[in-house]
Amino acid sequence: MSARRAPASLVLDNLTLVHGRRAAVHHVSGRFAPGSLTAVVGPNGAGKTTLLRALAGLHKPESGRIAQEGTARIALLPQLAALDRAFPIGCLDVVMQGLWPRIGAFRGVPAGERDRAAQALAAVGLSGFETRPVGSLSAGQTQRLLFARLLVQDADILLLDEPFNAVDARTSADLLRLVRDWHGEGRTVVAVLHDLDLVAREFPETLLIARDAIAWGETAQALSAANRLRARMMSEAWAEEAEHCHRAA
Ligand SMILES: Nc1ncnc2c1ncn2[C@@H]1O[C@H](COP(=O)(O)OP(=O)(O)OP(=O)(O)O)[C@@H](O)[C@H]1O
Repeated sequence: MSARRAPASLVLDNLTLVHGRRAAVHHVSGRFAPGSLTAVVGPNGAGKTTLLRALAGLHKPESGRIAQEGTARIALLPQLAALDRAFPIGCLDVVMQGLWPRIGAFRGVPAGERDRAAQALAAVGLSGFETRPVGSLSAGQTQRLLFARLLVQDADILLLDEPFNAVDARTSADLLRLVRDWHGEGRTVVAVLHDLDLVAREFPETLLIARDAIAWGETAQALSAANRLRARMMSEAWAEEAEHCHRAA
């Protein structure tokens, strides 16, 4: 894939995201800098997936805004469970879905693009899987497949929702190598993660969120014991049924 990168950053300006009347993300401001590699961490229900979907343009802000500096292609790796594995579709066709934003969903796929999709499958260790139905793949193979779909999107900003969830150590290591490559190529990468050791080892920047942003910056500082305690307390302070902008007393 190409090495040139457009400067691609995302700026959050007092961003609030809701489901119904409940705030999932609450008045968050900050910036994912061009070429940055950021982990988004926080307790269950902290708003991480909702934030990623909003960054991908799939969830409209209730208030505040998300601004892009420059024009950038954005691609989202959804959680593994989001893929309909019961749908009868082959692996190469799943990878070619990544071409849809550029060539359209109902057009014939040019031979060169088909080759690129096959190369992406090979790059994630799935050579020979072209016609295999997705329902026949293991969790780790399915995650590799979703990474292949990301590869063909050739995006400037990559949003990864729990990319190493439910995969074994070897698959994690292979996929992590791809993430490092993307970072090395100057792409902007944002990943929702639960493994704090992995975050500390591999991600220079961290956004710690518990509906509110608790900390956003250099990972060791963002994940200090005090900040992690604040995140836990903040998440416990929000009643699940609390309305937009109201915390439990
Ligand atoms: N489609 C939805 N409808 C209603 N509420 C939702 C919906 N999706 C998420 N929520 C609620 O919004 C809040 C944030 O959810 P979100 O999935 O963004 O959290 P998360 O940090 O990704 O959680 P986890 O770590 O458990 O995956 C939670 O209280 C959740 O119950």
